[in-house]
Amino acid sequence: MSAAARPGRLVIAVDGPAASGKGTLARRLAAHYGLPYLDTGLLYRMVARAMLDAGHDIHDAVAAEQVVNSFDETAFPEERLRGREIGEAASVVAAMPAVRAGLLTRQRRFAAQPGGAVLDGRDIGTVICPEAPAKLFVTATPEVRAARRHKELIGRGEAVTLDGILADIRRRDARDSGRSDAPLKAAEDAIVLDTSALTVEEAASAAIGIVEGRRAA
Ligand SMILES: Nc1ncnc2c1ncn2[C@@H]1O[C@H](COP(=O)(O)OP(=O)(O)OP(=O)(O)O)[C@@H](O)[C@H]1O
Ligand SMILES: Nc1ccn([C@@H]2O[C@H](COP(=O)(O)O)[C@@H](O)[C@H]2O)c(=O)n1
Repeated sequence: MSAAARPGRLVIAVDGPAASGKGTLARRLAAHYGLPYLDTGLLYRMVARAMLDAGHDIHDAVAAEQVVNSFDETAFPEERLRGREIGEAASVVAAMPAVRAGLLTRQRRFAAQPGGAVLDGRDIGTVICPEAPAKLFVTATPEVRAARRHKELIGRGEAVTLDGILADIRRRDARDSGRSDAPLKAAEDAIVLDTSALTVEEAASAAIGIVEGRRAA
């Protein structure tokens, strides 16, 4: 029996496209159930940050393979990972099979903690924790996601336009969904939660309801 399916444990897989609100919901779920939480997008962002800091071309797959097997997870304050440029660069390295392979074990190890865990990303329900009992696929329209991300980045002091963010989101969606290795998609047994018209509170309560439904099943 896999660690994700072991009785008494709860592994919650939260996937979805950029700025859909999956991180917000994953953190709420982790707090609600008292579980540790991993934002797996940060791992891809760290690889991208380390590539750029070392002066590598972000498309250099040979350099990316070296970086993913040697980078120091503690070396990057979160504010150096959250910018617009790093989100874009992360989705480039995330399409490289060697990068995905290099990050697989630490994600599975995190999910294998005794009481379980909440992980969010693009392939948690399909590849990292396919046997997780509770899987959510969080979506929102590109326009709503762009508006949310625009507000967030403006709040961080970045000089961005709504049109520019919408174009980024569409490009990232296409790259993340179109790659051959672990593309962004809902697992067959995931429940889709469209947050376009929901407040954070409404979405969090719907997410908890979904998990409760799965636990009772
Ligand atoms: N239901 C909601 N209503 C309004 N704003 C929301 C909602 N959910 C999330 N947000 C806001 O939208 C922004 C993006 O949310 P969040 O970071 O959770 O998305 P994400 O899917 O984890 O993004 P990424 O993939 O880029 O990490 C944040 O500023 C968050 O506060
Ligand atoms: N499980 C994952 C998580 C992330 N990615 C890639 O990283 C990019 C940045 O992720 P955010 O969640 O921080 O936006 C994202 O666009 C994906 O390309 C991934 O492939 N798998």
